[in-house]
Amino acid sequence: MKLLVTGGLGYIGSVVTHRLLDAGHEVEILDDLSTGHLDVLPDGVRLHQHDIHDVDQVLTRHAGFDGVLHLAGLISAGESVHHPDRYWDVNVTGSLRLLAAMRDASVPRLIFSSTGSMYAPKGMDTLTETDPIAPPGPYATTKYVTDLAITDHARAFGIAAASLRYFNAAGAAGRLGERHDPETHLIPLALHAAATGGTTRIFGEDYPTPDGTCVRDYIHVEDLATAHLLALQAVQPGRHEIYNLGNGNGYSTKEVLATVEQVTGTTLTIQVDPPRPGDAVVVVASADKAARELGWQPQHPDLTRIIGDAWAFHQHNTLSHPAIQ
Ligand SMILES: NC(=O)c1ccc[n+]([C@@H]2O[C@H](COP(=O)([O-])OP(=O)(O)OC[C@H]3O[C@@H](n4cnc5c(N)ncnc54)[C@H](O)[C@@H]3O)[C@@H](O)[C@H]2O)c1
Ligand SMILES: O=c1ccn([C@@H]2O[C@H](COP(=O)(O)OP(=O)(O)O[C@H]3O[C@H](CO)[C@@H](O)[C@H](O)[C@H]3O)[C@@H](O)[C@H]2O)c(=O)[nH]1
Repeated sequence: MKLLVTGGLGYIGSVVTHRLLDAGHEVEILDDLSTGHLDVLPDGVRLHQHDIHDVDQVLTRHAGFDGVLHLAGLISAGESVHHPDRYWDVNVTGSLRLLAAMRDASVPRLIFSSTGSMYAPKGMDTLTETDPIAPPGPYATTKYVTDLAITDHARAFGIAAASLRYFNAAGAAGRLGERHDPETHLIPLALHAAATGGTTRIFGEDYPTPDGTCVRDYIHVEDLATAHLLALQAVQPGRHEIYNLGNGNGYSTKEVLATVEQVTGTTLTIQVDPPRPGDAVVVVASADKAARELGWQPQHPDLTRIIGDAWAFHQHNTLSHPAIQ
């Protein structure tokens, strides 16, 4: 297929792009480089350096795209609380522009990067796609609203669509890994602190969880990439399916930091800060639907492996920054 990956120069998009190329697809990338990195652009892949709002300039009728993998967007739950306008503009308005462009150019397939952080709290139980939605902040709201828009557009315009509700993406794929600036995610921040002797912060330790810190389901970025390939094959015209993507294992922030210490052979300096606004307490997936309907089975569920791959990436990236071939 000829595919457009929006956000293809970002963390997850770069891994997805490489897997699509490996599977024999033709890929072009739309990315405004706001948080992405040019050095992950594979040889021979065409880059359209555009804002997502201008996606219609790329998805023209004569361009002949068979599908779009839509990963471009703003991603920080904490930042979204202070700048909801930006999140609605990029994540919602940008996605609506994409849907209109797909309709106008008759592009038949869409795979969207949604989030597992939109569900109502369910204690320590795993979350299924039919559980009640209660976004904890603007970021998750923008993903939910976009999911609703996709359902309506898929039905009306015959688009074959899937929303992949990632839980916490983590790990690295060789030389492709997480390089956000500023970084807000727990694992890369802790690895950076391990490497530099800096301080790692825990946002809140009085949550109603076994050790008082938040619990998340960390899923290897390689396993997320596999799900995109499977979803592309499975989508049906006029239908929009939603899939949770996680391992079904919840790890607390303190457990993650202990694993970082084990993997890096360091003792972290840890400081406890107040809870971060917009944070959910426990977010753990049931990915039974993805297993049943897509045949998706995570290959790297072990947290030590996930953090080990991120550590290998971090070390390489620090040593030879930014020499990604
Ligand atoms: N990282 C996670 O744990 C996680 C979990 C659930 C969902 N997601 C979603 O997955 C997607 C990718 O996340 P990521 O961690 O790779 O983030 P990222 O910031 O590394 O990548 C996002 C990419 O989109 C591009 N982009 C941002 N705004 C744009 C705009 N207005 N126009 C064009 N391009 C733009 C950036 O330059 C970047 O290359 C996002 O939609 C995010 O919400 C991520
Ligand atoms: O320095 C830090 C950073 C994070 N945390 C905590 O660690 C957990 C994980 O935080 P983070 O790595 O920032 O990820 P999330 O906020 O859980 O969000 C990620 O995972 C969501 C899916 O669950 C996606 O929707 C988001 O895009 C993605 O950023 C949370 O409880 C945070 O409060 C800390 O205690 N200290």
